[in-house]
Amino acid sequence: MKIYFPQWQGAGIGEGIEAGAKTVLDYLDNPEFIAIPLSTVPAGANGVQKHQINNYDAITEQLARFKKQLEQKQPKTLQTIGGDCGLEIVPVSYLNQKYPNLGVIWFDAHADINKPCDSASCNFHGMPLRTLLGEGEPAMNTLLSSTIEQHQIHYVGLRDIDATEKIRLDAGNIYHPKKLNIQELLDTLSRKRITHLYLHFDFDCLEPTDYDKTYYRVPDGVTIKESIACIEALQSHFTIVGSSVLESTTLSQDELQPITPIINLLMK
Ligand SMILES: NC(=[NH2+])NCCC[C@H](N)C(=O)O
Repeated sequence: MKIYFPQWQGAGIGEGIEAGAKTVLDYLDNPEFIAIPLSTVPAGANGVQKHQINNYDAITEQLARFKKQLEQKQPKTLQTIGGDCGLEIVPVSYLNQKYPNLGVIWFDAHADINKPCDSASCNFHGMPLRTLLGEGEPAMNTLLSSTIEQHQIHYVGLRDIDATEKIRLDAGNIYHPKKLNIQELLDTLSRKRITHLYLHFDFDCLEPTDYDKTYYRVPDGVTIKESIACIEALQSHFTIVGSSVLESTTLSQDELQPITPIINLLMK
């Protein structure tokens, strides 16, 4: 099943995220994408914080809609154009309940493993993995179809980590290498007997001199070439049951050009 969900409220003000999602949708030009309508609850500059999460009501309303759609349709696979990273709690928890021991590959500059009380920004897109572990805001647990275990998480391109996130990463068995080593990643997944994968792709994992039309720009990322090689290696060794492309902000098809090979690999 193909989903278009331009959620931006998880990024606080979320400037450019909804329009950026539309640019990707227009590029793919495929009527199979089903749109999840955004909440009309005021958000961003007029947003309200609850449980130390900005735009809480807007986010939970539309995520519940997304979850219901999956429960009704029971898709075997999911490809999502986002949107901010907070939306991942729905597809990842859904697929994890269908495919136990799902490997989650988190291509991202950020760890997205904050607890609401630890997050300096209070933006939910910095919290999805903590929520998926069942350690987030308890009121959001109804949005989860399952919870994941820490050993299922594998980062690629991670380099901007909050101090409290670092404590959580180091406390457990969470794969977070300083530098991408594709063979080591493949071996790690095989050793854990992981067969099915979810590929989360926030474009801010990329080296900004390769692509910088993203909500955050963090130096020293993975190159476009490296990330293509990594996705191809994962696709050839494992069964990919879900993928996402997130947080690109360009309005222009020309500017999107450098990342279209990644979009093609993950969304076609
Ligand atoms: N999905 C993202 N872009 N996450 C960025 C999170 C940045 C920071 N760690 C925060 O919690 O606010």
